[in-house]
Amino acid sequence: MSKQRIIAIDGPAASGKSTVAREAAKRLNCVYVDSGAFYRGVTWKMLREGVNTKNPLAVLPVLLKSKWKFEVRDRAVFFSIDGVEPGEALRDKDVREAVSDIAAMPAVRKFVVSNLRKLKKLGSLAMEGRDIGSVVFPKTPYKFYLDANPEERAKRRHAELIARGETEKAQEVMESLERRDKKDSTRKAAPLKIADGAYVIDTSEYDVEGVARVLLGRISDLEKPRSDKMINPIWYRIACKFLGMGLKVCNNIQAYGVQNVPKSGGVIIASNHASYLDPPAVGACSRRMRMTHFMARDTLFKNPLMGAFLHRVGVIPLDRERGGDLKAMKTAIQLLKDGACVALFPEGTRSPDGNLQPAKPGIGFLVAKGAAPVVPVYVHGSYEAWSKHSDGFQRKPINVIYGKLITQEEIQALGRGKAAYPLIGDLIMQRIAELKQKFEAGEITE
Ligand SMILES: Nc1ncnc2c1ncn2[C@@H]1O[C@H](COP(=O)(O)OP(=O)(O)O)[C@@H](O)[C@H]1O
Ligand SMILES: Nc1ccn([C@@H]2O[C@H](COP(=O)(O)OP(=O)(O)O)[C@@H](O)[C@H]2O)c(=O)n1
Repeated sequence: MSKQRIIAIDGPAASGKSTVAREAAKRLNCVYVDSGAFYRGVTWKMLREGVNTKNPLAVLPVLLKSKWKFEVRDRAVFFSIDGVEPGEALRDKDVREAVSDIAAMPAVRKFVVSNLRKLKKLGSLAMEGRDIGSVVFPKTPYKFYLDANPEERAKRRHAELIARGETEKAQEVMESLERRDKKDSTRKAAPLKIADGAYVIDTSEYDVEGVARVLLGRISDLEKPRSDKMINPIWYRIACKFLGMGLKVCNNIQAYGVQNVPKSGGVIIASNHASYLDPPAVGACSRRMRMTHFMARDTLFKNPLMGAFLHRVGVIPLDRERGGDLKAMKTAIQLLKDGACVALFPEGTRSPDGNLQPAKPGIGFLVAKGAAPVVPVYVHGSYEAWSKHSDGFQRKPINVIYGKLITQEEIQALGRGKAAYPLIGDLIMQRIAELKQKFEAGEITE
């Protein structure tokens, strides 16, 4: 039997979720689950019973009394409520207009999420909705977030409604989608968001086949042997132990907030850089949570012994002469997509005076394309211990402070494409500066 896959596809209305989820189900032999249909089902039932769909106290008793039966036909889940299958009525206008209010009710969500999770017993699933990757199956590695610009989505939904014989105007459809998107992404309970680790696909750029190809390609990439294997764990452990002990004895190194580094999934650790001691300091402290790939200038690999060591501990060689080294960037992006942890120094090179420098433009590109959250880190004291201009190593204390995760959602809120890259770099440096300020004010104690 092939392994069980739970493919989670989220996104706003008419972004193409059901189309691609059906396609994935067909090609990968999964059961297709339209979770929106469950919320529509609850709404349909309430409208049938004449229940006020804005009043949770009226909805809950009717929902709890209703009997739901599930069955799989043509590789998709269907349900009946109290013996009636709602079918196409789920797409009716009254249901469409009321569903976001119903879906915002925590008790309804609890009911639906619990039923969705039970479907795991059916085997592999391609499930689409708003919170599949963030709430229903947060542990699945196969998370996708589909999006498309609002005009394109409204155009698609309008064409669909016209084909069903409805008479809504394009403008009305657009407004209805906007209303629903707003409710779905601002509600308190499980709002629509990009789940951490989700792979974002802008479907306005592709036809259906194109989206399916990207999605299936991503699944197949995830199933390739992990590039994490670039790290030899024994070498890594020995190097961290050795360097960590050295830093403890000589610099009394202390770490704060290391638990902010998630134990799994693609993540970037972004630290300030003032000394050669920063990579070993960050590597040794982060080791408690996970192994980390650093990026280092390729000239360090020239010495064969050093080169062999750096390769074994998973360091990515970076050609600093060539502005943005695309090969190194691609390696780092692939590692992030494979769920690895990549550490980098947004300032590019060591600070000449110990002060924070602006981020290099490449960092924004890497963060945007790697689609991973970022842990900001402030290393304090490494400049005093071994700066660019000092004669050598000093036994000064070093502290490594890990800040709260900058989520993909915050990053996406800065916009898309090239214009967002410098903003991403600025945001990261701002978070590092806040950590510096808090640490220096004595506000960070554990
Ligand atoms: N990539 C695409 N290009 C063009 N039309 C698409 C694409 N993906 C989906 N559609 C069409 O857009 C409409 C909405 O797609 P659907 O999969 O139902 O969206 P969702 O499930 O996100 O609401 C459907 O009529 C579908 O055929
Ligand atoms: N996992 C989900 C799926 C849908 N929903 C809600 O159900 C509504 C209908 O979902 P749907 O997937 O059928 O809608 P479309 O994207 O097909 O227009 C959404 O607007 C959400 O309010 C949700 O809250 N969580």
